[in-house]
Amino acid sequence: MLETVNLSAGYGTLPVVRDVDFTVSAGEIVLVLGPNGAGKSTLMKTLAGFLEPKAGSITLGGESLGGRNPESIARAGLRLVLEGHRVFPELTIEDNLRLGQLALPRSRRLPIGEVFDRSFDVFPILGKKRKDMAQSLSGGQQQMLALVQAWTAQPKILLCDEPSLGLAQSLVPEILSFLRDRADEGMGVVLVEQLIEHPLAVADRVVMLRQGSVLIDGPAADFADRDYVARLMTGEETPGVPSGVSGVL
Ligand SMILES: Nc1ncnc2c1ncn2[C@@H]1O[C@H](COP(=O)(O)OP(=O)(O)OP(=O)(O)O)[C@@H](O)[C@H]1O
Repeated sequence: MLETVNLSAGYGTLPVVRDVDFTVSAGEIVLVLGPNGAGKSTLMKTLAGFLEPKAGSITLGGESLGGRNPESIARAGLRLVLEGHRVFPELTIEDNLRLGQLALPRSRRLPIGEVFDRSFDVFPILGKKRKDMAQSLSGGQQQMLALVQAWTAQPKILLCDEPSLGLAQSLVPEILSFLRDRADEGMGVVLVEQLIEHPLAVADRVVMLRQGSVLIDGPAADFADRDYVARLMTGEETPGVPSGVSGVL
């Protein structure tokens, strides 16, 4: 559904993402891993239109997204939820959810009662605090609000850049199982994470970036050996080369 071919992007003249072929299908969670500075966030920002591609194509359901602005890309069905939970702190939880709908064309908006029902059903704590300012929520609860605000805009693809960053560990499984449920309903989900353990358990596929390029792209089940994953991340291991074999033959 979402596809990039030979995508390159970066800041100024410096390419940070290089020749990336990346796909996400409906109903799939793709976990994007990679060491610090590998280009994960740059890839997400490029997909969502906050950075213009330098080369290559991005399509969603065959429709070209490359070079379009973030609003236009969001309307086409791709939403990015950035780490650091982008909610409006001085608005109530209900008003934050209302605003999420106002960004949509009238024909695509859900009745606000339905938005509340869906949101408070998945994260009941938001329902208990529905009349409170978003700033009264904990970081994890604000992340929940940002996620349901994006979800109730009914995107085809949801990009989540480190949704568990800085959250209480107890909230991480709840947020990841929310994403798994959305994928099971047919949404495509891209998850960028530093933590491996919990995200690997919900992911279908893993794409690992190193120095802006795809190092490995495979089923999540292939990444069950956490030590292997850690060695791939640090560059101690190269995919397809048994450990202990190195150098030019
Ligand atoms: N706004 C910017 N201007 C210039 N260079 C940037 C900018 N943002 C990131 N970079 C550089 O681009 C490279 C990739 O950064 P990016 O944030 O995409 O990596 P990442 O894989 O998401 O890393 P992390 O896991 O640390 O978030 C890094 O070398 C970084 O310094």
